[in-house]
Amino acid sequence: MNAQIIDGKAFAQGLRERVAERTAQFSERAGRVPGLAVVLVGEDPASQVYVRSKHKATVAAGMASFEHRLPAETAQDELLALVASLNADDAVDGILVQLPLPAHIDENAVIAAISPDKDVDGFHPVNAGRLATGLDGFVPCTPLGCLMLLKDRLGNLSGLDAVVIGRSNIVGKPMAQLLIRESCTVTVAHSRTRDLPALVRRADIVVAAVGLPEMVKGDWLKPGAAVIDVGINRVEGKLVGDVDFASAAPVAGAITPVPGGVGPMTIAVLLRNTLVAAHRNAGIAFEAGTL
Ligand SMILES: Nc1nc2c(c(=O)[nH]1)N[C@@H](CN(C=O)c1ccc(C(=O)N[C@@H](CCC(=O)O)C(=O)O)cc1)CN2
Ligand SMILES: [Mg+2]
Repeated sequence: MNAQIIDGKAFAQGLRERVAERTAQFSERAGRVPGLAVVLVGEDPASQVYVRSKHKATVAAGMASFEHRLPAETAQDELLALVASLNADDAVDGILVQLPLPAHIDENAVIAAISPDKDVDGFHPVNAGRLATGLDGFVPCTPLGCLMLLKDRLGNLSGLDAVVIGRSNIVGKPMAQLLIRESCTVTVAHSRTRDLPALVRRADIVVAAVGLPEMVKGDWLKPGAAVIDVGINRVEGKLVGDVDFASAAPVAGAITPVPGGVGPMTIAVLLRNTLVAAHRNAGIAFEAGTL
């Protein structure tokens, strides 16, 4: 057996095109374009690349992009003041503060300062609570992108055994919530989990989001499992995931590559969430349809 490769890059491109079509319809009806504000503090090289990509993708989708670049030594209060002004700006539907932030800034305080109704990252505790309790809210982009890829490949996920490796607020926990919502039986594993290979071997779906290069090995997998690799690790100048692709691909039924798997979905879903925010702020019903 050799796994089908899940082409996240192609899926993300399709999603971006569908968002662009729906953005044009929204703008016609609302008399204004959706707006996304992205805040970058400092000069982290990877973050600079992601913020530039977000700007280009936002403009390409027909939305307004408001980019705010602040020096690394920016005081937390200054950042909070910028967030407050974006909360009050009617041209801004979505606000995203690029993570990680410099060490002197309390990430949780900044996330909590973003209006939950502009929190297109879905990181605000109100949106985390909405997801956990089945209410409408913003869902973090990376796990929602993973779910879209899984549903596209597997269809109905009901009853499947899923293991999520990693318990971060940004990926692991929301991923687990989304899979529960799809009626999967979900186990969240982490650094203290005993006998991880035995746990993974039972899973129909494996989502690896631990940040440890090539940790998940092929002989841990149930033959035919769907494997979603969220890891982006730079090793000797090369990008690798949290899954050892070479040993996993012959065992898995489907697998995302790194790069070109989950990564591109993050920005495509961000545009989708921004379009949803614009509808809500304009009081126009959002029909999910193919989004
Ligand atoms: N506020 C946020 N901060 C961060 C998020 C986020 O969703 N919101 N996610 C990541 C970074 N990120 C977007 O911000 C992101 C990561 C990776 C990719 C991507 O397309 N990856 C490519 C490889 C790119 C490369 O060569 O480095 C891939 O996997 O194919 C897009 C966006 C942390 N911060
Ligand atoms: Mg900090």
